[in-house]
Amino acid sequence: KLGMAYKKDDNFGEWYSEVVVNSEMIEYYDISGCYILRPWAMEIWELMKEFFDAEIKKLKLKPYYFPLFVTENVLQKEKDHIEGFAPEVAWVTKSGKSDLEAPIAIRPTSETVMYPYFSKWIRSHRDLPLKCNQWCNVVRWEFSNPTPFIRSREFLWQEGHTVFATKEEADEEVLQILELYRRIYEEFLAVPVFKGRKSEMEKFAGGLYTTSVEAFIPNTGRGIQGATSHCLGQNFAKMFDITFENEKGERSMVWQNSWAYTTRSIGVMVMTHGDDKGLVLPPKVAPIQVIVIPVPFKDADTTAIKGACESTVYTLNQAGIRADLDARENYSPGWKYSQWEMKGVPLRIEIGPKDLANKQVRIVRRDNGAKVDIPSTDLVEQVRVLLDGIQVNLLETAKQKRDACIAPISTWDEFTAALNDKKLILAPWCDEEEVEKDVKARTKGELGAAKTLCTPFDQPDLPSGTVCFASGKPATKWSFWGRSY
Ligand SMILES: O=C(C[C@H]1NCCC[C@H]1O)Cn1cnc2c(c1=O)CCCC2
Ligand SMILES: [Mg+2]
Repeated sequence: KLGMAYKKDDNFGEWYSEVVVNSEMIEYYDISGCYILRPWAMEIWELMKEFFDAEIKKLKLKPYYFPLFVTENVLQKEKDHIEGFAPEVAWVTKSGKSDLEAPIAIRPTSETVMYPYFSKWIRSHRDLPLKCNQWCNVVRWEFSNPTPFIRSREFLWQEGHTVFATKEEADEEVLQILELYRRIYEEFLAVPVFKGRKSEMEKFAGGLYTTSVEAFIPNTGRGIQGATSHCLGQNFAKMFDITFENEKGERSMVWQNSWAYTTRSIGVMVMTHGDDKGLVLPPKVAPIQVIVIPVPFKDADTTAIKGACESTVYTLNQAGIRADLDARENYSPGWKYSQWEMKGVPLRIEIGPKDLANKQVRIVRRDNGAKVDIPSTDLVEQVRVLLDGIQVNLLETAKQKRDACIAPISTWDEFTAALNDKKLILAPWCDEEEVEKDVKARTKGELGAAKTLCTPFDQPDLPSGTVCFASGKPATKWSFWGRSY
């Protein structure tokens, strides 16, 4: 349990599995692709949820809960939305020994569950906008290699489903939610992301356009979709007959959005910040931000030391800092240091006889190992400064590492070289789907094909005459390409 058998840069896959288990986030389960989320993971999920739920309530989202099950004919209602995914849909076919009349699907997402009722509830413009969010689990029976948090057959998410009278309102909300996803990643998980638009081929087939926040894992050279915010246009309104009577008494179809982030975000954070001692938690999402450990010496006054530790924890908790005491008698301080480092706790406070005598505490940072002695009178102020410093340092370090992986290229040969070099490729593209398909075909292999990750909203300058790296046709945009999760 103590210490890591694998190194991040030697065997990333094994290292990752070890970190999520040794830090007590995950317990493996006897069904492939399913994992037990233990408190160290759920508390992180809940800290993010606290922020996100408060923000969407400001946007007037209302909480709903729809059934887990959806009938076959409703699920099939939207052909091209579902047919590409059909193998992933899990079905209930029996109860006890007897077969069900008709198989029932377990929700892989809730558009088809919700929208027949949106149609029923929306009559006039006064019923708009309708703003529905649910926190729940979904099931997708994926076949490619399952990975805790990153790719599992059941995961937790929030799914927002909103309905507007006009496209303008929908377009605006898509970007408001995308900004919240950026904040989740950059301000809480300290993971840098790019905001951008998915290509026609990579977007949600049932929608009009898809925006996303994209992260990147330098160790594997793979992009990873962090969260998505889709404008569905009027496609689902047509399918599910969701219309309203506008002010002029005319019948018109609504405009819709749907958006989600999932427990995958936790895995991205682990991959980004973890090191060879285990997990490294950004303070904003750390269930315990400061662990206080008594360091008793043989003839020292253990009672006084323990008392100092308890009052340190109390003072920090009173200041709203998530501090805890590890006073277990059956473990040495050294063992405790390693265990809390494995769990990624941002700060450790050691209090021994010398600290007691000098009315100080020793604080050790998890991110860079720095040790500093702080007068007990400055405790809260200094802990706050250190926690903020760790949060900033983790994001800055991750941003530098990611930016060092970005490879702007111009030609096919540069593209394939960068791909093999595990780079995040920035390439001028003609924006033709045929070309995207062609690149996929030409880069097929056991590591997976290259694909477009997104077209970043923040576009570098594109000199006129620049040609597409793959087709030689005039390039219209810079897009991020690479292998992905
Ligand atoms: O789920 C979405 C779109 C949308 N669903 C709601 C939240 C936002 C966004 O994820 C796309 N999608 C992905 N994966 C699947 C489906 C699917 O619709 C349906 C069948 C099973 C697999
Ligand atoms: Mg999928």
